[in-house]
Amino acid sequence: MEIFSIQRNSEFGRFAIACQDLNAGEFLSEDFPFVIGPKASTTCCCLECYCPVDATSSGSRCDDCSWPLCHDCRKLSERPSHKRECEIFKAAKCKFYNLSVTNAICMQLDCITPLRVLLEKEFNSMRWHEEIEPMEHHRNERFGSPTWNADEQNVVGYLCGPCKMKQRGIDGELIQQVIGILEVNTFEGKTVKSHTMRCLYPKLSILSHSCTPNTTHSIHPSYGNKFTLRATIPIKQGSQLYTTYAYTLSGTAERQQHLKQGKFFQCHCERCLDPTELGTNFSSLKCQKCHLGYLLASDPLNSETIWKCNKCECEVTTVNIQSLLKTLQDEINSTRSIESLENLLEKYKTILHSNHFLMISIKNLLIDLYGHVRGYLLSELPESLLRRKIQLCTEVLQILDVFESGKSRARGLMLIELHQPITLHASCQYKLGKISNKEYLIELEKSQNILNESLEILSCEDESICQQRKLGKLSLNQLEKLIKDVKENCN
Ligand SMILES: C[S@@+](CC[C@H](N)C(=O)[O-])C[C@H]1O[C@@H](n2cnc3c(N)ncnc32)[C@H](O)[C@@H]1O
Repeated sequence: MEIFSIQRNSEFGRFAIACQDLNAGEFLSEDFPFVIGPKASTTCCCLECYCPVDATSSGSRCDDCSWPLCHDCRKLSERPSHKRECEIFKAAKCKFYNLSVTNAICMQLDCITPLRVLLEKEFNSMRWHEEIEPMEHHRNERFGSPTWNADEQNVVGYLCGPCKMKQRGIDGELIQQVIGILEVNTFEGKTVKSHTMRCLYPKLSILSHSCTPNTTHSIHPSYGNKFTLRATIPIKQGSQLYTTYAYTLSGTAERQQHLKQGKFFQCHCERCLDPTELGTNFSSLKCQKCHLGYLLASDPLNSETIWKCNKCECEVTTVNIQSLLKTLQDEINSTRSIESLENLLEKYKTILHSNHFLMISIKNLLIDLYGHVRGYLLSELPESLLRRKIQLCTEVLQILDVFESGKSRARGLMLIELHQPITLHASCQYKLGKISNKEYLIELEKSQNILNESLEILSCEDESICQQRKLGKLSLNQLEKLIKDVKENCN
């Protein structure tokens, strides 16, 4: 029996519906990509492994066609990704034009992924007709836009002209359709060496977007870039399956802008419609007039909405709110040290809700620093800073529990971060005689449960790109040994 069926309506186009009740963590689907390729507007990269390659004449190139290939991939006898376009470029004598700067955006590479789709279409026409051709590409919304016009010159003109694709029956309309399909449907993946690329998965891209998704997917570079899709929370039969196309830890205005610009629709999910973002106050600012209430967007879907205080009559325009947030964001971007980030958190308390997305972004930055940088390695942290890390992880987890609840990767990664300071804090307290053997054991078992939950969530991740999974397994061995020793001491 199928786990989900595909339906269609005027709001979503095609979408996926659960055919049965699903449990959190349940496997839903897997498949290999139709193509993988460089992202649009990328800097110069190897056309086989996507590592950065110098765009100037000093850069490494394919000996056959002159397009970018790194030193290692040049030596390979098989280049499965680059092979077909290499033959096209070689036959048509289409050379890569070196740039004058090493890492500028390399527009020439914008034709590569569309060309790969067009060549795979010739090779695998059945899959093209059944799975790729029906994909949403928003022709009407894209037609005549600056991006459409740039692609018309840069990609359509190049493939139909110098690359002689017209002779293979490929016209501008088809190329624009492919560009649109890629823009609307690709997912970002990482190679085993963590280089970024885009992947086209017809089955995965049927899922609609929600800002509180109920599924999560993993891409496995060690297994031919296969994706696997799982439920993160229990899903009732007949409910829609959702992934997310936006960063869930961004505010409504930013998510809406991203979805409008990149995917050509307005999201009407419960979170977007609610000015408090499901009670989290993720976009709320402190009212500077009454200092008691919070400013909330009166119409979150309107980019020019008025922000109103929920306690007094104060009103602020979106322009003013955005300008303030930009100043704060710039300040955060230029702040690196733990001390300065902690100072920003303190300073912004009077301006933003403690759950505001900028506050959460600072907390996330601090979580990445405490325990991971010199002078603040976990073994060096005093009790107070171990407690601080526990507090930061707990606060971010409370937000993730609303936006990405259940067995989501984001929760899995945060749980890994949380278990370590809990273990070390308990050890510190035990060594100082502040807690008994029994209390120590309770804390260690709490940490073990957190780690087990995290490892269960991350068990679906490819270990080659999920370092945390590897480290978590090591940590579990140590923790189990410690628990055994403490239990023996208790007896
Ligand atoms: C990756 S495709 C999803 C599959 C698509 N519905 C189809 O028929 O091929 C993304 C497109 O689906 C539609 N879509 C996805 N989620 C949506 C949502 N929450 N609200 C409205 N439209 C949505 C939009 O047209 C969007 O550009």
